[in-house]
Amino acid sequence: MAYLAIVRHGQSVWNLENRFTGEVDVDLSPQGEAEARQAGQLLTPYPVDCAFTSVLKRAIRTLDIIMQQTGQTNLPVTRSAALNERNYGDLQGLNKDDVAKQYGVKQVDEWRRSYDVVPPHGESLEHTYERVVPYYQANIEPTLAAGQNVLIVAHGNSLRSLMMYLEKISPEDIAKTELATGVPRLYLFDNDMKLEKATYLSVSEKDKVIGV
Ligand SMILES: O=C(O)[C@H](O)COP(=O)(O)O
Repeated sequence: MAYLAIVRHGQSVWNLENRFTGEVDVDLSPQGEAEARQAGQLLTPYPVDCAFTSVLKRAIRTLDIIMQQTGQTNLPVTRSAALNERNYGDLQGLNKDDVAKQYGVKQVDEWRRSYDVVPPHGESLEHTYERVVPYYQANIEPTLAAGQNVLIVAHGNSLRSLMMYLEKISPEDIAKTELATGVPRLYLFDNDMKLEKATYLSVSEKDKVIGV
């Protein structure tokens, strides 16, 4: 039995400015730092044996803040570009509302949320899945299968693709699945790596340790 916690980085400065970010290495906003501290509080009842993150500073800093908050400052951490945010291609840096005005809300929604529509010169969610899930299967699943508890801090779309795999979410349903910044989602696996439970940790549940 083991658990996996996944956390999308706290709000970044470009989340705040409503700009497509993707692979651009922007930092956390002050609110993002506060969200990371809160994630750390929520995760304190769930100590882990190791952590994984992307090579982008908004995820690395979120993980650092979580580790300070939980007191697990010596945790072994593995950084991999496989966990990076999807490449948003030509959309990176542009304001999401401006792009919607230019190309239409439907087109922008397809670029952002569909499984297989590819943003210009970027990665679809399917492309993102094709790098995130093999990395997870090779490096994280065996760790969980060995009974170690794991934390992953990554990005909206790299984690949505992982959620598809873990929760068997269909390409249709993933289009309706959002992951908020800084809100941990906890997965509990049995000894055969069968998923027993998936739950968000929220402030109202902060004092309630979820049967692990
Ligand atoms: O890269 C980005 O712009 C964000 O991290 C995720 O954006 P999205 O919600 O538009 O996919």
